[in-house]
Amino acid sequence: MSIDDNGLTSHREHSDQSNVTSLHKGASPPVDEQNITSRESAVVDDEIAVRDREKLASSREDAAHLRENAIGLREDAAHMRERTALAREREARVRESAVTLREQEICGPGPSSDHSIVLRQANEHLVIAAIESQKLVEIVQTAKMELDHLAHHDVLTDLPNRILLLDRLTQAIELARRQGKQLAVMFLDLDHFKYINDSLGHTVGDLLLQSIAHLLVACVRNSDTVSRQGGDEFVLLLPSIEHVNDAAHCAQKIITAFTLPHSIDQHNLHISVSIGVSIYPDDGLDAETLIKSADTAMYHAKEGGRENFKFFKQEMNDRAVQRQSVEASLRLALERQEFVLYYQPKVNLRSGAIVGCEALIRWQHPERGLLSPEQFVSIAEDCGLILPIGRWVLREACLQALAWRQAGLRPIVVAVNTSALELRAMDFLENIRATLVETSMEPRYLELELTESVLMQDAESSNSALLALHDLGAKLALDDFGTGYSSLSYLRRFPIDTLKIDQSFVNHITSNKDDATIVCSVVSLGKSLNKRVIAEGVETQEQYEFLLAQECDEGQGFYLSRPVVAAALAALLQSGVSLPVYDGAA
Ligand SMILES: Nc1nc2c(ncn2[C@@H]2O[C@@H]3COP(=O)(O)O[C@H]4[C@@H](O)[C@H](n5cnc6c(=O)[nH]c(N)nc65)O[C@@H]4COP(=O)(O)O[C@H]3[C@H]2O)c(=O)[nH]1
Repeated sequence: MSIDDNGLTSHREHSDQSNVTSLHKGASPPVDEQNITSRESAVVDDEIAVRDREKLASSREDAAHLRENAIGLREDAAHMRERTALAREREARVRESAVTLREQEICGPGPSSDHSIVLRQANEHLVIAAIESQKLVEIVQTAKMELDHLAHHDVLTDLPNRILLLDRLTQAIELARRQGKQLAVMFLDLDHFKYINDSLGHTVGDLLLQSIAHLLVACVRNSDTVSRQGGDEFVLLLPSIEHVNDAAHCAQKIITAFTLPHSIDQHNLHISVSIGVSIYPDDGLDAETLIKSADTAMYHAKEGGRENFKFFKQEMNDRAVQRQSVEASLRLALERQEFVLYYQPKVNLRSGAIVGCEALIRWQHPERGLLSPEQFVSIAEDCGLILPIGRWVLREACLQALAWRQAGLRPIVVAVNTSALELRAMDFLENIRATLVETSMEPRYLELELTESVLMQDAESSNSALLALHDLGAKLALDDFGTGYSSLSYLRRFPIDTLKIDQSFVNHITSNKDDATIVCSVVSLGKSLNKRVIAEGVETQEQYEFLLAQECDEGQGFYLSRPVVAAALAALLQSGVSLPVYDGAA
């Protein structure tokens, strides 16, 4: 069986039959032989016939199989044609929908198309995203500008800050250098601003700073720069001045403008300013140096009584260098035991008896001789050395009081000066307690002298420390009374025993009516508040008599006795003299 080109089955039946036919058509054999042969041949023929029939039967079976296979194949072919047709149909449909989609893409979406909805939504998202990103860019740009502004301006006053000032000053210096001109830098520091912050609170302090910022801007030209350095410090740049007098004129204008009160939160606040001025190129060739020079000059303006201005001078720097060398040797002075205490008697004006003394430090400098506290105390305060020095003073004074007592002298009150840093020190109270115990000193014989500014520097914590001291039995004197910011409120607030009238009032009580009135008022205030009043700086008999007439309790001053060494005070106590007399002066 074979499969024709059309794939259909053909039968070999005919060719097998033709093979059988050709055997019957061979040459004929003899008769006997023919009989035998014809029997044999009949047997052979029978065998052949049997085999042919078998072949035929097998061929018919094959043919039947072939027909079955052919039918199966035809069925397979039909299925294949069916599947192909289906596939072609699907392909056509896909092509059709693709064409429709393309057409819809071109002609616009039809309302029912999912794809077009998705496409439209995607487009909408794209548009929204584009708008959002534009908005974001704008927000980022605004934030960048704000950040830039913040980086260059003071948050409270919105004035240029130090960074912007340095930038402008550097540019101004470059311009002045090229044009051969001068420029001025002014360093401004508000006088006693801290008192306002401490007494009226930081909100009022902030409002005052804002008001001052406006005032300063109004005082200068648009081309000038007013910057805030932080705290109560402002720096002004006058980028082009014809003459240093222009800077002096501007500084004076500012000081005058400050005499008007600032109306803040129902308060009329008066505040003054100290100004230091430096000039390019004389006082510095770069921004940092010019600001530093103006700052140094400002310190000198403060030292010169505040509310004024000073131009920078080279000697000011020399003094700064000297200050540094004092600081370096101060550190060694304690170990080398170079400090010494002098004692100035406090005298009962009526009896002339020494009732107490004030311990006053001196520095026996190996090269410079005996130095007064004014030459080193403020430096010691600035660098923190006042803490160990103050501890030494307290212990030395208490030990001296013990020595006097052990020498059989009657006990007197010993006063020591206390600076702000000492009062704020964590171990302040503990140190006093320990020293009193160590030196067997009764607390009532110890008096601490504090100025108003010391009290104000941290009024709350100061008060609790002072109350504890008061409970202990120690005394408290308010030094330089009348020179501070607002003395009267302290009298209620702090446990003060003694008022010390500042020597600046005592100096002129016999020649200046106002000073005399102030002294009289303080004496009577002390009496009505049941506080001891002591006048310091009593230098003349007239002053002494005036104070006596006013019934001032005590006096201290050169007329009564200069500060003297311990042995000299012991001698005074021993002799029981009534002052005024003095001996062994320092
Ligand atoms: N012109 C004149 N002056 C008189 C007269 N009577 C006394 N004085 C001076 O006036 C100052 C009084 O001391 P203070 O007001 O506490 O002023 C003191 C005090 O504030 C400070 N100080 C002195 N010793 C110490 C100390 O141990 N610790 C601290 N923290 N400060 C001290 O140094 C300041 C100056 O002390 P000193 O130079 O000893 O100057 C003393 C004294 O010598 C007088 O009749 N006329």
